[in-house]
Amino acid sequence: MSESQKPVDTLTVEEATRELALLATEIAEHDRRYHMEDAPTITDAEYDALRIRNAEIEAQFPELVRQDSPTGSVGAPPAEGFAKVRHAVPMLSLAKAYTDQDVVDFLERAKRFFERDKELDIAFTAEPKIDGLSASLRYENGIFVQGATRGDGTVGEDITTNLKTIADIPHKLKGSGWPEVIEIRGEVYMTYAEFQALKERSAAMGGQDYVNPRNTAAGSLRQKDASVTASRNLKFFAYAWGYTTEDPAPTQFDSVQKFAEWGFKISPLMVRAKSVDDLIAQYKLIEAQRSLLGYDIDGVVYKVDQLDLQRRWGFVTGEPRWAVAHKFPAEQATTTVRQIDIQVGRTGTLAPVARLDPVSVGGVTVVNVTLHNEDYIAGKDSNGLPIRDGKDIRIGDTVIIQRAGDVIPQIVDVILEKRPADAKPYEMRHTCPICGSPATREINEKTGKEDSRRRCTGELICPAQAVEALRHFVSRGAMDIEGLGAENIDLFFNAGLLKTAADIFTLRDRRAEVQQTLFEKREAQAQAREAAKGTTRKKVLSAEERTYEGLDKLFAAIDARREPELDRFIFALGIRHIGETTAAVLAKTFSTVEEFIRVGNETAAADDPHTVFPSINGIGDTVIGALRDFFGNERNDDVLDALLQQVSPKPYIVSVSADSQVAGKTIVFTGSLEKMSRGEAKAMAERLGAKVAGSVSAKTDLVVAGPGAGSKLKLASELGIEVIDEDQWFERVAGSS
Ligand SMILES: NC(=O)c1ccc[n+]([C@@H]2O[C@H](COP(=O)([O-])OP(=O)(O)OC[C@H]3O[C@@H](n4cnc5c(N)ncnc54)[C@H](O)[C@@H]3O)[C@@H](O)[C@H]2O)c1
Ligand SMILES: [Zn+2]
Repeated sequence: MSESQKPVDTLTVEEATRELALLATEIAEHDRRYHMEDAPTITDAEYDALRIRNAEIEAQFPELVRQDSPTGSVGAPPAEGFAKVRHAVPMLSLAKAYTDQDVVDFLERAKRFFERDKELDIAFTAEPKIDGLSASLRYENGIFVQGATRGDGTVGEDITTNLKTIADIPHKLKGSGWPEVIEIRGEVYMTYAEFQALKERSAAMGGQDYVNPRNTAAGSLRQKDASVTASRNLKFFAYAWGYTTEDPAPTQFDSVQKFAEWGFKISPLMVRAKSVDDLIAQYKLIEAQRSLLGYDIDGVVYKVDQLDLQRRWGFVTGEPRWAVAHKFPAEQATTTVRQIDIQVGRTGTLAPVARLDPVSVGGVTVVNVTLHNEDYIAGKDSNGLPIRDGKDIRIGDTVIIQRAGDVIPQIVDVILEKRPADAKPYEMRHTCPICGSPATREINEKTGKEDSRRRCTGELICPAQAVEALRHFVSRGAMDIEGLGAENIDLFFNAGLLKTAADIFTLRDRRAEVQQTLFEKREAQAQAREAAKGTTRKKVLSAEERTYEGLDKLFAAIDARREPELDRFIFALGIRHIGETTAAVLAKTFSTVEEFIRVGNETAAADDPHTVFPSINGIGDTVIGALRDFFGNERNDDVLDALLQQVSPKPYIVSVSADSQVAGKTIVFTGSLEKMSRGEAKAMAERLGAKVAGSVSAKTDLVVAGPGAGSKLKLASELGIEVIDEDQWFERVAGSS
């Protein structure tokens, strides 16, 4: 890459001469790698920047333009090993537009050129610029006789046999009315799906890695062995033509429509437009669809529609004057990994993040990129086996970042040639950077595999997880504290009023602070409302007005939960893998909180937890492992102790009333219940001796349906099962619960 990035107008003649020489060599080298080896070593944006720099210096110093100037050169000469094909009409490159202003300029140029034709209303086509490689297909009397690459624009490579393996390329033209001889031109490309499949096939066989669909398409097409090409499932869009004995139609647009009649695929996104606004609107539309197309495009090409106007306007070296490629912002850029930080998610997952030298990608400045987990960073799993898309990323590495569409930025490649000599493999820490608790990789019970991500085991004490843990604690299925929703939890947490769940029960003792916090929030909201209306709020509330009426209600709601049901309490602790159902099973098994804690602690201390933990239907190693982690962490014990100073969970007493109306029945709850939570409904039914099922079947006795009940309700009526609503449910069980 050229080091000197002095503004062009400050270059001395010597500097300009030297830089032009360097750029000529450099660009030729990249052309060779890209066009002949299908293996570029820099991104397209970097390559384009070299060409732009070259053009700028040439414009400033026209007398220094070299004999071998890259300006106006196209591609690279045909590679050895292919027969050469001389194009009857050269295959050119396209002028580029990077900004809307460049498009305005293009239309201005057209207007100026055709100035004398006052009446002329010039139309243009706008069509996606497919990112593949161009090919020229010669048809004589409707039969495909020869196909070639662009090469250096004048002489290309004969790849007829390879092109014949592409399903989108007809061996014989369909329909009628085609010229006696015509060279159809278009783009050979590879879809993402095919690219991904090829990568996977290759990885499974320990084969090479493929970097991007464009270079893979090029490599697949320029094979000595056509059966390799055939296996790659390449595609082709027709959008232009070279030599022809007769124009397909008077316009670009209609000509391309003809190609479709003759059996070619054409882009469905091509339109005709007249104004800059309409062209740019189409550009935006195509850009918005970019990530959904399933193949790469890198811009939108505008072409003068009428062929007679194209001919009048003509060419400059290497490019038609009547067309321009409006490029999308580059989706790839090169930068350096400066640091790897660990972020702790709300659920305790440790997520490594690479801190980058800021770089603009896809129109956005990127400074961070997620590295997912330690296996991804190492490029292999803990058994040393290579993993899909793993990279071996090290601090100091030069990497290629990609940001396509709405997709979050990712590292697509590490440039090993640029790795610092002292770069060491990254070592993942085994403790939480926030709270210092051990961070472990769990074994997934179903797959038997180790989780790729580490998780902080300090559930209750980890500040990174605290807000989430608190929100969970007060949520409906858990402690269900009215008036203390997620919003207030966040508020109190940020104000330092809450650290752990136990603090909720001492809020009453800090009444003044709670009140002040709520007051400040209300005040801020009121001001925001005023600001939105354009007025300012001057009046400060008096002390009486500051009294937060809801406060007593809130404290009462909290106090009302000082004796929670044991299953709710266990669930509220937010222990991993312990959902409402499992919490109920544990509560039923251990009956009291003391017993639950005793068994939990012993399970954590035992060498083999199975010697301590009873065998319970529905509770496997995942839950036992989670309990061990939880009770094995001393700080969780502290939090639990503090909590039990405040609350006394009720012993879980299984008293099934066998004489209730629903005893022995199988019940399904469906729709949204308004008077009780799902967990409550289930617990109530079970207390009354009923069984609760998740889906309706012939065995179902009763369906309790709330509003919005769908397929289950339908099925129940088909099966003739009794359906009642929530009110009827309460009537029916009244007196028995
Ligand atoms: N990374 C590298 O080292 C490196 C090296 C050389 C070239 N390149 C890249 O290759 C490209 C340079 O090639 P170029 O000068 O031919 O420019 P170009 O590829 O940007 O534009 C011309 C080409 O666009 C294609 N095209 C796609 N859809 C089209 C349509 N609807 N109508 C007309 N043409 C369409 C044709 O193949 C045509 O040859 C640039 O994108 C450049 O970044 C990269
Ligand atoms: Zn932690």
